[in-house]
Amino acid sequence: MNIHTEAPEGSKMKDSQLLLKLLSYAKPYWRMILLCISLAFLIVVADLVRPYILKVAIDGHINGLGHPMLSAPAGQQAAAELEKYGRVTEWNGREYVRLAPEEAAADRATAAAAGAQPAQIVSAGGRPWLIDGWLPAEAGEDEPAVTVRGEGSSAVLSAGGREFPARQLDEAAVGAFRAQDYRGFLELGAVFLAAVLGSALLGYLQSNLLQYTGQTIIFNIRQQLFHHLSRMSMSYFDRNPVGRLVVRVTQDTESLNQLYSQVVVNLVKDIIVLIGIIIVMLQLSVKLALLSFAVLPFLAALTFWYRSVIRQAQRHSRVILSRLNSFLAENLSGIRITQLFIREERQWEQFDRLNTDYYRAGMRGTVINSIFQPAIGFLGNLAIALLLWYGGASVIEGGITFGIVYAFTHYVRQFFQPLLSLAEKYNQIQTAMVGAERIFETLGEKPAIVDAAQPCKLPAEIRGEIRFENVWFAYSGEDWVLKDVSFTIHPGQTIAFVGATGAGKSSIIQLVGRFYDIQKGSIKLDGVDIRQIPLDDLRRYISIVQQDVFLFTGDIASNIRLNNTEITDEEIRQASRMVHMDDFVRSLPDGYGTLLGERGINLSLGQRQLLSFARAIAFRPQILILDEATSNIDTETELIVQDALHNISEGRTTMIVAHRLSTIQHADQIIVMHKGRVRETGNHYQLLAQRGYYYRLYELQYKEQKPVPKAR
Ligand SMILES: Nc1ncnc2c1ncn2[C@@H]1O[C@H](COP(=O)(O)OP(=O)(O)OP(=O)(O)O)[C@@H](O)[C@H]1O
Repeated sequence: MNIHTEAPEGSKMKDSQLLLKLLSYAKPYWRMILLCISLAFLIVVADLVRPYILKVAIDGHINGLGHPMLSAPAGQQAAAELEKYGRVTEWNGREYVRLAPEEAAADRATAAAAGAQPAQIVSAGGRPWLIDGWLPAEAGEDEPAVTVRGEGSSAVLSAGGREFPARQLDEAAVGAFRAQDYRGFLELGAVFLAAVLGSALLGYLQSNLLQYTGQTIIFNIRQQLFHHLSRMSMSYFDRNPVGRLVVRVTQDTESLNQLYSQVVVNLVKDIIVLIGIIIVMLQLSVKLALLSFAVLPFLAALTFWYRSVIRQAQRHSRVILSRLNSFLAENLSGIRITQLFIREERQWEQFDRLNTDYYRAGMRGTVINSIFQPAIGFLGNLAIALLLWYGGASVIEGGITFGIVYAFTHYVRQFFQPLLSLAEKYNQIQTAMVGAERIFETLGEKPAIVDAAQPCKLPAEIRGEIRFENVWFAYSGEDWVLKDVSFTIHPGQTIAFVGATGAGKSSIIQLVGRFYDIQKGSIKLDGVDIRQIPLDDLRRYISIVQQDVFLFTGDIASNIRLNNTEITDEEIRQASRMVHMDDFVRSLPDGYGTLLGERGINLSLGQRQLLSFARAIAFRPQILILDEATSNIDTETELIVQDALHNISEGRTTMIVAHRLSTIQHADQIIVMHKGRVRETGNHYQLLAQRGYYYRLYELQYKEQKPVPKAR
């Protein structure tokens, strides 16, 4: 038993080609996707603003008391001028405005020009002092560098070689200067909360929109896929096991959904995050930014390594999964045979082997991921360590504020966050790409049998003449199954085919319905090559009853009607009466509404064949084909069915394949096939008279059935 039905191993389509195709499916929804990307952009802004808020809280407020200030007597022009800098603190008849560190230098000159005076709160000797002037930058706020002489409001503070008049501030005064910080904390807290809420709300909107878009795209692809598969020719299904196709329509499309709804937009979001963080970092401090980026080359190398190994591992794992799926599909549907031949142990061993292979393949991926993820985490923390080392020192030396270093640690963490989930995303992309490749391959496969460019329409009522002219046919290559076969079935005739197993009888029947196309010669219906007749029309003229009857899940009536709403309940009953199935169906608890279990296990083989007869009759075909159709019916029922057949084949061209010669004795013409060629032709008596192959067959069967004298 061939259980290995492998997925294509190598990538046939380039990733860029695949992406283009994938995008073409997303094209009708570009507005949605654009909206999602815009939402992603807003979410990123909301995410990136948070560390910045913390930085402002630390630098502007927690450490804000000592910032340089400008001061002017209250009520004067200069004081009004000051208000443009922001919050004003009134104390002791003067107005004070705090300058942000980056504003201080530029404003030293303008301040003096505007008539405002510099002022600053400095801590010395464990107490706060207000000085008239700004401490030189190099003095920092390092207490030992600052000394105070004198007490109260007439003290002098010296720092960095300069002296400043100083006044000691009491608790109430410090409270007045601090008031704006408390207000600031409240405001920043509110903004922080708004950013968090906004990000959550937008995230919710975005994820719903994405799911909706992804699901809709996949819905379309699934529909297209099923539609496409249902038009494929039999040769396609000969090559592709059902298990594989089921996986294609369900699993592979689901992995594409992941791609659309999770990966694409999130990837865009991650890229915006990375670019945003780089810009914010460079804005805050070029030195610290470059330091944080020092780990990037290692990161690139690591990602490159990961990409190459995981791709291989995943492909391998998919191939094995595909085998496992096919094995399961095949073995579960064939479980009866397995149990009958007590092959459970053997099948179990095979399953165990595949299962073990799949487990190993899965573990390989897990091991690679378990190296990659912590390694990325390590690089992220290495960047933070570098920040601590350099940033910490710079804060002490006064080059960088503590708020910036603090914000950087957040940004570095945020920078590595998308990279951490890169493994997962890469996995999803790979899975989706493999899925996409298979889906597009399937969709790209043209049905081998299609309508002619300019089909020739036959009238609704045909005569039913079938003519094979020097037909050569092979399922593949040059393994000729039919060799130069010619015969004519006149309208309304019943023609039978006999011959040894493998002689090509069923193949002839498949060819009439154009389930396969012939390689040489022609098959004509009413004088028109069947390749010129629209496929749907051709098959509408024909009903085939086969030995192996497939029942769909549903009730008996729907199994006869097969979704053809033109067939009325009465016609169904009529058809059943003709094959003597009506009584049996009526005796069932729900009559024609009786549900058939999956594959109709609650009907016997004979009953199934009767049902398939009723199906064929209800469709009122003009050509009826029976392929070993009565092999499962008992002799008594067969006689009744023969009788029914006699009635329904009246005026219809009928083709019968049968091993039991008794079934076909009354045929107008019998064609004896041998190794793909027509060996003998004639009616029962003519063929017996020829004393050829048919005669021998007849003799054999005759002896078996009735051990009495010779044939006529
Ligand atoms: N789907 C298929 N793909 C490839 N080869 C096939 C296919 N179906 C049948 N064959 C081959 O074609 C040959 C003729 O098969 P066919 O079923 O027409 O014989 P048959 O005369 O109907 O036999 P039987 O009496 O056993 O039904 C066989 O050698 C078989 O192996």
